Amino acid sequence: MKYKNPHAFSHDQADKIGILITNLGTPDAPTTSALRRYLAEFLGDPRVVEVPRLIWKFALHGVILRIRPPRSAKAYRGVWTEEGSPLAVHTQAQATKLAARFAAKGAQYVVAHAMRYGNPSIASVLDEMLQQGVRKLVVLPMYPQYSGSTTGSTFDAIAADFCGRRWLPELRFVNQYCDKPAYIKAVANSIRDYWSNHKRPQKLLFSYHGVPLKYLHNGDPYHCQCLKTSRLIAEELGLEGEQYMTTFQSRFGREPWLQPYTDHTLQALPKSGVKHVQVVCPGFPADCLETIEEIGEENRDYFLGAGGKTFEYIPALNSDDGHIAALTELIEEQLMGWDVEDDAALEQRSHRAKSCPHNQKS
Ligand SMILES: C=CC1=C(C)c2cc3[nH]c(cc4nc(cc5[nH]c(cc1n2)c(C)c5CCC(=O)O)C(CCC(=O)O)=C4C)c(C)c3C=C
Ligand SMILES: [Fe+2]
Ligand SMILES: [Fe+2]
Repeated sequence: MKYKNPHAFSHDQADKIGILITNLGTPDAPTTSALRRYLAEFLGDPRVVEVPRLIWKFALHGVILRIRPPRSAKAYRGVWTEEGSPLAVHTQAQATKLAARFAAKGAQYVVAHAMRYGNPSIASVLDEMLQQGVRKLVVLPMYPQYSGSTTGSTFDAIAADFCGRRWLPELRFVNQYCDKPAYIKAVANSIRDYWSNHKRPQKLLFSYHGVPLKYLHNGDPYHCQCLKTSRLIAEELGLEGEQYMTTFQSRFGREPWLQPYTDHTLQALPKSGVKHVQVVCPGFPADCLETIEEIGEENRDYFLGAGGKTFEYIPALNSDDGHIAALTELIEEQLMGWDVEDDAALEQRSHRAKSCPHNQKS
């Protein structure tokens, strides 16, 4: 059969509203073979690495996937928990808490989470949601700032799945939420909470995952959206320009990426008299390898090694209630105008359809 879900439609199944949160994805285990599988899918995505395909195929499979997986597996082993990879654990917890919020509003909501790379895959989760009767779908990629390499790629995966389906649901796709007041306030509140137990730093660093500089020059709005998020959080906190800074982390490969680089900045700050920094990562709604290990360990060592005295990482929002409330607000905005059938309307629909050949066939 060319198109999936041949039995998706039934006259007596209520239309449901699906809420799908997605994140990047993470390996299934902190092992070389799991890392090889994960990195092959991730780095094989043309949205992520924009290098001519044939050249990249040789570099990826001939060199990178031989060298990187054991090194990355070691880094993942350092952050792995009893429940699994932090990114998977936090994303699952976010979905569970969101599901509880929407369950309180009515039985018509189906909340799920999926990963762009690895498991649970977007295709498998969409399959389950549509089988459960989801006819209206909100997709919230958990990237506050839009980049083609992340949000754009998530859209590709949804679209690729839809290409194989006969009956598509209505779709609303969150493009970005870099300046949404609920999100800005949630991050600012988490920083204020941190300050209620810790001294304020000399400098607050907003560190975002980088992308190659050429993506910015080719039209990707990510850089500007990161700067906007930092400015709005700083305004919310009443910070002056010299009290905070925006930097970019997690370089991959040799070409220039967005600057200033987080690691270079942290190595330089002590020499300019800044001995106490706090780092917050507003582009990561969930703690993961890149925040726990790269910021919390590697960059801490750079700063302290260069003469810094106090380095503190302010955790991601994860599944804190303030974050879940902000996400709920974002999703509710998307749901506007989407009414759901009550039991009486469903009964009528089912009754009217008695003579439908579709019913007589089944
Ligand atoms: C805003 C989020 C992210 C952007 C933008 C992004 C771009 C990007 N990433 C790579 C390469 C790697 N990233 C890796 C890990 C990783 N990246 C993000 C988010 C963004 N990436 C997250 C949340 C994570 C952590 C996942 C986890 O399991 O915890 C890795 C894997 C780690 C490793 O092997 O070192 C790579 C590789 C590129 C090339 C890119 C933009 C083009
Ligand atoms: Fe990344
Ligand atoms: Fe910019």
